[in-house]
Amino acid sequence: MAGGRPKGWIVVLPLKRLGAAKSRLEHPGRALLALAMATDTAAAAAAVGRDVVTGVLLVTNDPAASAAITAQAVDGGEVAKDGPAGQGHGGWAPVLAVPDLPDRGLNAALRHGARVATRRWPGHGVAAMSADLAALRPAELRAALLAAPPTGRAVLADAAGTGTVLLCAAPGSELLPRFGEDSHALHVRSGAVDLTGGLAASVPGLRRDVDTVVDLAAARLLGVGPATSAALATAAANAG
Ligand SMILES: Nc1nc2c(ncn2[C@@H]2O[C@H](COP(=O)(O)OP(=O)(O)OP(=O)(O)O)[C@@H](O)[C@H]2O)c(=O)[nH]1
Ligand SMILES: C=C(OP(=O)(O)O)C(=O)O
Repeated sequence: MAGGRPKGWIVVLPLKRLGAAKSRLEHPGRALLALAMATDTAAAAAAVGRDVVTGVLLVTNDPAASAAITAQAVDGGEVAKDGPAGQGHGGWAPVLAVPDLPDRGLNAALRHGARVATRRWPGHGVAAMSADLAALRPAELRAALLAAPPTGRAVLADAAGTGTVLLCAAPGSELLPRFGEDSHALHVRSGAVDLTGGLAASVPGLRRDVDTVVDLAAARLLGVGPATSAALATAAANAG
């Protein structure tokens, strides 16, 4: 496919089976929180505005999570309703889900998601994003996608500066995901333009992925979305 400025972006969100997800998160509500954070991430991405985000594609082999997240997004979550960017920019994008194929880990899931997105939405860019961004605001993702170059790949580092929260591929470029240890450096070394310096302080929720309880506390300080907030309240009530 020819390159060029994307018609819009498809945000690809990978989500592990909830039973195995967030293994580093030492919290009694771990599985519930993994679902809730993915729900808030999907809702925030869907609320960016359809002039920038055309669709959100969840890649998961967890049927319950898939059903819950796509249903929530259809109704329009509280983040979507309250988000500053969704209104006036063409409304919310649809959230769809596909199975995780070939079920061989995160990078394989992302390559599959990118292929599905490119087939379904020709001429669109693909933006792979972590599904644990509990404090993501639609305006942050909007700013990052508008900052991505019209050709080639771009990357945004996580809050620690070593991992990746967002990897974009404009039309005509392959995503080439290398998530895992030191993924930010690997993405830069493989040619992705680094968006981190230009955006750093302006997108704290986008850079705050939640793997540990320390990350969760940092996300809470920024302000988590409604699903995560409800999951935390449920976990607290169950513990009390
Ligand atoms: N579809 C899919 N998503 C994955 C897979 N592995 C990780 N993810 C997702 O990719 C993002 C980053 O994942 P990780 O930090 O590696 O895994 P995690 O479950 O979030 O946390 P840990 O278990 O503590 O590593 C999260 O949105 C995960 O749900 C996979 O094999 N398939
Ligand atoms: C997989 C990654 O992140 P984490 O394991 O920290 O969620 C990454 O940053 O590439």
